[in-house]
Amino acid sequence: MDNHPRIRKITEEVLSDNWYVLKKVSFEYQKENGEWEKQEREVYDRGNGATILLYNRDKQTVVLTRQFRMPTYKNHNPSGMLIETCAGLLDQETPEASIIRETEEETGYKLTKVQQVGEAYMSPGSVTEIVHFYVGEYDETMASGTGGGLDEEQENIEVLELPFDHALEMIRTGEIRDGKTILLLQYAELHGLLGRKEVDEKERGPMHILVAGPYRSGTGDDPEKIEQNVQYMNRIALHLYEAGHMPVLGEWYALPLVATAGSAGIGDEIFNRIFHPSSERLLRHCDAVVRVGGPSAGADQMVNAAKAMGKMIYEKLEDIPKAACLALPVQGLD
Ligand SMILES: Nc1nc2c(ncn2[C@@H]2O[C@H](COP(=O)(O)OP(=O)(O)O[C@H]3O[C@H](CO)[C@@H](O)[C@H](O)[C@@H]3O)[C@@H](O)[C@H]2O)c(=O)[nH]1
Ligand SMILES: [Mg+2]
Repeated sequence: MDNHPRIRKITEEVLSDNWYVLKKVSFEYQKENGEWEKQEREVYDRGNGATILLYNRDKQTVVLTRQFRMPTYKNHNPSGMLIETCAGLLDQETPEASIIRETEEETGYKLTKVQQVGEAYMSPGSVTEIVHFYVGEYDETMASGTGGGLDEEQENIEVLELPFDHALEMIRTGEIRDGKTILLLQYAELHGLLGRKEVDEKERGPMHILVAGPYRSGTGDDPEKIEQNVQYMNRIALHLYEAGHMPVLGEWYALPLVATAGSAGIGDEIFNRIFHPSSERLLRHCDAVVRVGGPSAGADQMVNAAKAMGKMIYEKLEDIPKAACLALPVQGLD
């Protein structure tokens, strides 16, 4: 550190050595053009730190702390209270051991496994400190005490367990404005740390559902029977619509295209080029498929394609949840 090619004549003067150490460091710095320039910088050394975001996937919660921070009170924080991820300065131990000890002291959770996610200088213009960032899963079996910090350090730490979404919202509202905390919450969001929430079937919004059933199958290409098949699927589509979803039949898209392209009849080259392929394209835009009616190779093909795309498959209408957006009950549809 002392043999930096562009720094020379370093001298240090201790300005304060009370709790931590504040020094004035004087030195000469060589600029791009080769000139040496005299500089002085005050450097506050309070050691290094570690911080951790505790999260629980099942509950979709995080654990944060709230405590009085005098420096913030001196700078536009009227209550002086600050919401933060659990954090502490390193003792004579590794950052990992340190954050595990600190987590128990401050939150009461005794973790055995933590994951390091990075490290950062938090205030590099004046503070030497580097902070090691961790995330760790907690649950009630790890609760070993109430936390709150050490009495001898007069910490008075309040432990907060918050829904993850609420914590993110608190960044937007300005209720959370501590750097390490914002960084860790955003890390969790960016990396999907709390996983995708299981959507409650009852709360699901409207789905785009493809109705797949026989069109030509079993009709001997009799136009009247084909029309009956379409009418049957249309009635199911209406039922789904009334339940708050957005239904669709492959036929709604395919038939006008087939006609416009000049098809002379069912099963000709134009029909085959458009009818099934257009339904597969449509399927990509759907959330689910419902298989209705009797045997149909085309409808089965649609179900298989939907499976391969990871879409939801419904074999029975009763299994399809009503959409949460359905404000008014519609008579006769249950
Ligand atoms: N008497 C006295 N006590 C002090 C002073 N400064 C700190 N302390 C005591 O030392 C304790 C240090 O607690 P830790 O939990 O180890 O550290 P921290 O203050 O929570 O620091 C964490 O958060 C900081 C702010 O984000 C980080 O800067 C730091 O790295 C760490 O992550 C404080 O709670 C307080 O009791 C001081 O000037 N005088
Ligand atoms: Mg602390």
